[in-house]
Amino acid sequence: MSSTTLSPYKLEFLEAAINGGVLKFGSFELKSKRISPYFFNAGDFYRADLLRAISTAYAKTIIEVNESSSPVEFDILFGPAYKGIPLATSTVDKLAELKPEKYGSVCYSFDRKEAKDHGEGGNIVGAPLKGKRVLIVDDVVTAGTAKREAIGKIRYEGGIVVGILVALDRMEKLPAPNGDDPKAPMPSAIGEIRKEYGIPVLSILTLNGGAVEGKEGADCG
Ligand SMILES: O=P(O)(O)OC[C@H]1O[C@H](OP(=O)(O)OP(=O)(O)O)[C@H](O)[C@@H]1O
Ligand SMILES: O=C(O)c1cc(=O)[nH]c(=O)[nH]1
Repeated sequence: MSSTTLSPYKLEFLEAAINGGVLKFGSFELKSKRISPYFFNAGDFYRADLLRAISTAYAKTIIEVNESSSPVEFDILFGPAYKGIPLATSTVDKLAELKPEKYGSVCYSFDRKEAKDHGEGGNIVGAPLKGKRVLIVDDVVTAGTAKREAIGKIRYEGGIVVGILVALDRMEKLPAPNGDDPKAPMPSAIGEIRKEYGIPVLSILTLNGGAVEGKEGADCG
């Protein structure tokens, strides 16, 4: 990825991810069991300035897409538990700040990993999804399991999934059926979601490797 071609807000987001230790380089085991030379831990956007950098980048990406010839109009941003939750909620706030006339009344919603059996109950927190256009906001796609689960939950509640926005497109391929041969001609994980559900899958950044130094997590205070 060449940083010289990035728009300023994407560059700021990339710098925050690297300087905040969110994007790390080394050897990491992914959910798919694949070993990756980098890892994007959205849980590390825990400091105010870092959270603001990512919510701004999501919000500006959404605004850009919705001013293009292929808009993705939505009523609710949905953040899959757990790491998607602060991403969706902070992005709704940022959208309302940047474009109050268009986004002042968009809503957020997220799921519980385990249904609650007392109080208000259920496994969705936030705006009711029934009949609403829902854009999923999350960190990355590896094999696509988390996004498929989120789509299932949203549809079960009667919501209409109109798209997915991730922070980083890792450009992952689906795991090969007989062990993980990186040279096996497997289809793209994001491409399969696009095809299967007929929805756009967008990203702030596309990362296909690169020699960038990572850092440890951010200091608070
Ligand atoms: O495309 P996949 O194969 O699903 O892998 C990627 C997802 O896995 C992780 O979330 P996880 O489901 O572990 O939940 P978390 O937010 O609680 O970490 C990660 O945050 C991604 O969203
Ligand atoms: O595949 C994963 O588990 C994964 C990859 C990544 O970059 N970030 C993350 O939180 N999970």
